Amino acid sequence: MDPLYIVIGLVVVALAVYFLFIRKPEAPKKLETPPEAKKLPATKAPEREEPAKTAGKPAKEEPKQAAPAKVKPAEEAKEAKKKEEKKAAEPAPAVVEKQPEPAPVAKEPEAKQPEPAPVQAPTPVAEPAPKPAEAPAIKPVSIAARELPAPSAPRKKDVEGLRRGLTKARESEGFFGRLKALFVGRSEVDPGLVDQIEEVLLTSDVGVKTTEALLEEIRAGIKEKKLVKDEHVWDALRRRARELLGGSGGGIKFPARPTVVMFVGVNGAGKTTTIGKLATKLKAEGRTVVLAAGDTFRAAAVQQLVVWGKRVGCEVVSGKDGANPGAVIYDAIQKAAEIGADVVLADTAGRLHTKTNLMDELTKVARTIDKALPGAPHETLLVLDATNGQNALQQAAMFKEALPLSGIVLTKLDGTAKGGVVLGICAEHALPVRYIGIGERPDELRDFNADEFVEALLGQTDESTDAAA
Ligand SMILES: Nc1nc2c(ncn2[C@@H]2O[C@H](COP(=O)(O)OP(=O)(O)OP(=O)(O)O)[C@@H](O)[C@H]2O)c(=O)[nH]1
Repeated sequence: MDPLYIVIGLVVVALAVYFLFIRKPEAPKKLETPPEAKKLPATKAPEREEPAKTAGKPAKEEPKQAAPAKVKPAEEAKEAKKKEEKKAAEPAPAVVEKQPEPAPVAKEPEAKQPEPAPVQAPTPVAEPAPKPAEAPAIKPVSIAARELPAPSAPRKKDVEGLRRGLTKARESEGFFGRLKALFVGRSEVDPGLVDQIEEVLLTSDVGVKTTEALLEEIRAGIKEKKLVKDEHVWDALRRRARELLGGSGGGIKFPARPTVVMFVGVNGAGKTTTIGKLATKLKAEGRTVVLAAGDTFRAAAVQQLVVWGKRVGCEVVSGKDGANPGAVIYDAIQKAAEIGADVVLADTAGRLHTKTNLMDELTKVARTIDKALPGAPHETLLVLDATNGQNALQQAAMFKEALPLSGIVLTKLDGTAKGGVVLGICAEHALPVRYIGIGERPDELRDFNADEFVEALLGQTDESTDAAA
């Protein structure tokens, strides 16, 4: 064969092969690329779904990426190329977007971390809480001045009620009865009248000094013929008595809140009973009272106060037997400050005024009270048993040496025929009488009023009583 024919034949075969086999497969090759694109999003989809579930948005992105798959049927090379380019570009940002997406998931716990912080914050605040609890034990109670309750209405005079309490002193054998007897059946002043009055005063516990103070003016008046009638002498005696008692009068004042009142005195003088009666009275006036059972020596005294507290309806602060009385009263002041009480009535154990160590103890108690509330006690009242007579005058002298007394409570005036001790204490010790006890009942404690007292003790007739009232 001619070689030329062989070459031509090969060319034809080659062309035939090209058109039949090589050229046709090109199209399918171009169409096969989209499935690769399908595979890409398919593998990446799970990565999006995870954040999609957390973010809630990517669910819509899936169909968008699936859409290009539906465009494949176009089978045009150009479109396929464009899609390939787009898809080639798409995966890149998709990966970039996906990577930061998990980040917010990681950030969430970070955002939660600050939450426990405020929870931890209160704990350090709660820890130092015990400190303020300790502080009051060291620092004095600081109580801002607050509005005090309005003072109770002025008390009406009750000379008759008081006179009933002084019955013994007004009987024929009593102070008033014996004085009155000196004037019966006389109209002109007898020169021996003053000596007779003097005897009655001295034997009625008025005391030597006070008797002199009472009679000095009367003696001069009789001598100078200014007092010529018995009634003039009687009037002069009562007026002088009022003058000697003049500094006395009225119950306690309330300079602070709480006002702290400390009661001192010998055994059995009537401290606890007086506290109970006074609590009754103050409660009735609308004041809030706290009782401090500072008589830690006698267990029965604590019990006695607890009973009074229940009866009156007020707080009683007590300690164990033998507890430090100062500590008990300290606690009572704290309690009063806590509940906004108006007054603390503090009991103390009875003690012989001659026992120096016991008197020193009282001084310490008073110092502790001042630590609890600077300026307290606002009142230190000496409770005296009127039946103790002249001994009460000695007690007043000794207690006054140990403590800055602010007043007297004279108890059991109903139990004495003398009653003149009030005059003696006021004149000799310059101590005001705050209250007098004229019986054991809660209402038998009276604010002391000099005019009323003189009228009840030395008033001659019922007419004079009415006039005084
Ligand atoms: N008749 C009468 N008795 C009173 C009066 N005041 C108190 N008493 C009585 O006196 C007694 C002694 O009273 P207390 O209050 O226990 O005396 P205290 O000073 O607290 O006694 P100590 O705790 O031992 O220091 C009791 O029986 C009281 O009832 C009063 O004004 N008149």
